[in-house]
Amino acid sequence: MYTLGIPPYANTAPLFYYLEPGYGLEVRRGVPTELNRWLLTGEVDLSLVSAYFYLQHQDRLCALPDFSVAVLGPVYSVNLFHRVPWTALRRVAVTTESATSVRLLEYLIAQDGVYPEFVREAGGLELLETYDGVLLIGDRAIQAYAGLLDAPPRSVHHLPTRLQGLEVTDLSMRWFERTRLPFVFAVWATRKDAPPPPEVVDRLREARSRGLGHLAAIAREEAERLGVSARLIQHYLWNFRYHLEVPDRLGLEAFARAVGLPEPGAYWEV
Ligand SMILES: C=C(O[C@@H]1C=C(C(=O)O)C=C[C@H]1O)C(=O)O
Repeated sequence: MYTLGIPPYANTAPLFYYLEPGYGLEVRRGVPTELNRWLLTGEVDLSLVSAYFYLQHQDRLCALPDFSVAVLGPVYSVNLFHRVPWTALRRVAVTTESATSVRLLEYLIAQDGVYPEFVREAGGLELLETYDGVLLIGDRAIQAYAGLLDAPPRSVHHLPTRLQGLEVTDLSMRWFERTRLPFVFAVWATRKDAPPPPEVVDRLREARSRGLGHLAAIAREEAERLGVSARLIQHYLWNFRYHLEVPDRLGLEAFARAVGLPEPGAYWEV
């Protein structure tokens, strides 16, 4: 049996909605920090992994050449919700689900000479009762933000970053403001000693192609699951870059340099 690692987030729904397990393929779901670990221990064979984790473990991992969860500009689901200005942050709760977004926050805020205490805590906006800010990703971030909106936004240029007494900083947008590059949150990787079977990769490509061709239907289902507007989720999903194209690779290389890790070497030729 060949095991795929898949996170539970809406942003991966277009990739896996049409993936039919079976024929020797099974799926194991976990949040990125779990998938990262399982890929190294062998509990999954091919998995979406945090880009930061991949960069840290290039001695043991190799990435597929054309898979990513990347964004140029705002991502809408990697948000720092904060009660005090960015430069006044002293204690920040960070999600236990992610590796990349935590390291990205550390990097971006250090660039401004600010060095808060980061505490990994599971939870949501209630953490703002004891912290200056809270970093949320994925579905929880989308639900938290949508829950602060009084009404569906008229356009993408009507998405407030200050609401209900909070500031919301989109980390992918801040990266774009400083680099003009996409940010790669995740890639697909296997252990170097276990190349991905071409037929599995082609099934993943076919599932992605079908998913991107049915974005409205997938957005409706994910919106209902999350309890937010379908129009908001459709734009959210449309906004992702899933193919690790050259601009995304440039963004990944820039992030590697920013955090002092080796730039990605070879990708699997599959
Ligand atoms: C942008 C997102 O993508 C996710 C973020 C990841 C991370 O930060 O490690 C890993 C997988 C992605 O699906 C998100 O969940 O908001």
